[in-house]
Amino acid sequence: MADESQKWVLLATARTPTNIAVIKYWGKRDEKLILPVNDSISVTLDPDHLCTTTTVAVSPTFRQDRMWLNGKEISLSGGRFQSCLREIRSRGGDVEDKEKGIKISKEDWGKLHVHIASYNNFPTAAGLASSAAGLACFVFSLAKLMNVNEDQSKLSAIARQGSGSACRSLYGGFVKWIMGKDENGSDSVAVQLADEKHWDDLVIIVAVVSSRQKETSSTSGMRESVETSLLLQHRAKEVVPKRILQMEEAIRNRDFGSFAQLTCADSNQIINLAEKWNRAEGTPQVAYTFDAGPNAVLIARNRKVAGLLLQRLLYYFPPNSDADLNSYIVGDKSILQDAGLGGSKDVEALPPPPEIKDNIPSQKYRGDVSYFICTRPGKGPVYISDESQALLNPETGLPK
Ligand SMILES: Nc1ncnc2c1ncn2[C@@H]1O[C@H](COP(=O)(O)OP(=O)(O)OP(=O)(O)O)[C@@H](O)[C@H]1O
Ligand SMILES: C[C@@](O)(CCOP(=O)(O)OP(=O)(O)O)CC(=O)O
Repeated sequence: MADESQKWVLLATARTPTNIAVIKYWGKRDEKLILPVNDSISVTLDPDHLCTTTTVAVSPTFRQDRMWLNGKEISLSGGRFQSCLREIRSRGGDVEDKEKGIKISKEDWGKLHVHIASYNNFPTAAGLASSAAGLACFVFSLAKLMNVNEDQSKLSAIARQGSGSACRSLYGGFVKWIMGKDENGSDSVAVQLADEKHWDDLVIIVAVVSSRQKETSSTSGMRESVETSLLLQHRAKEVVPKRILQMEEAIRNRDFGSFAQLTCADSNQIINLAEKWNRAEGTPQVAYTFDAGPNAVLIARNRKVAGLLLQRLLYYFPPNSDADLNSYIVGDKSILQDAGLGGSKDVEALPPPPEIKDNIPSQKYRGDVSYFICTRPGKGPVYISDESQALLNPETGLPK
């Protein structure tokens, strides 16, 4: 192995998407290995709008494993980070770069320390699946650095031990996490059902109600449900297996009616806006779903419907008068233009949606939504070879 007098730093950078479950993972049968009580299905969101970027580095000069999340140093001592590090290290391969004088053999990975810098381009721990993108990127970038020669599904089983939903962020498009049967978790992996191009007219709008950290984490929320809820056992055994099959068929056939009905049925809240509109139209136009936080995720069948949806959302949830539309709608802003909404004046002039009965005055919820993110199904993780985009300095291995 390279001795400590050597000064080289080897880097790898990757970008990984978040995902939103349409058939939810809720409940574990094994807390340590993170094995779920049911299969789940998700849509990967376009990393251009929501993603994690992580740079990992190794050098003989590093004294300990260290990590910075969004610019602040955090501890890596938690069991989940440690499980992922251990699993990846044990699968590391030989690395040689003659030009830089780097020679690492696979036995060295256990002794070399790593530095990790990660950045989420969206609020962390606010119910926007930061642990999914974050832990998937952690595993994916370390696997590249350590020359791990495993297929994506093996990597998904490692990411799963960091955070359950992270295993689904190893793929783009439509992804299923198979719960598996083995006690050691080797068959609890993610598989891609279809890539993002298979059904690319879907538009996803996330209503960010609060970007503050949630009070109850998914981990403790689901632990409580497993301990106390008979309903959850019924859900896992009787309800979800049927829904998974129906959802797979709906995705295969791009059948939005069934997709919307199943997505909404699997979520734990209702929203009047979507229910009223879908009822008035006779066929579903939009699906909604919630994770553990208050943020709503709406899925429109195509761009035209997304424009109509945005008109309704802005009618009911107008921005505060001082807010600018440009920062109220982020991500794919072109849908605003499609919807004929050039500025705040157009929002103020929006008529009530036709499905509201004339005699019922409609209530507006100004300021209740912080902002909306417009996005679409997106691709899976990618490596970024351009060193100028690395989050760690290639000379010192410290955050830039
Ligand atoms: N980029 C990242 N790299 C590594 N770990 C991360 C990253 N982002 C988030 N995490 C980890 O995930 C934790 C947040 O997970 P948590 O499940 O509480 O919230 P969330 O994933 O944003 O919400 P939800 O799971 O309900 O959608 C953070 O405290 C941190 O440990
Ligand atoms: C409601 C969910 O988003 C729950 C996600 O839970 P996490 O994957 O964050 O939980 P841990 O495995 O304990 O880290 C539903 C889902 O994504 O399927």
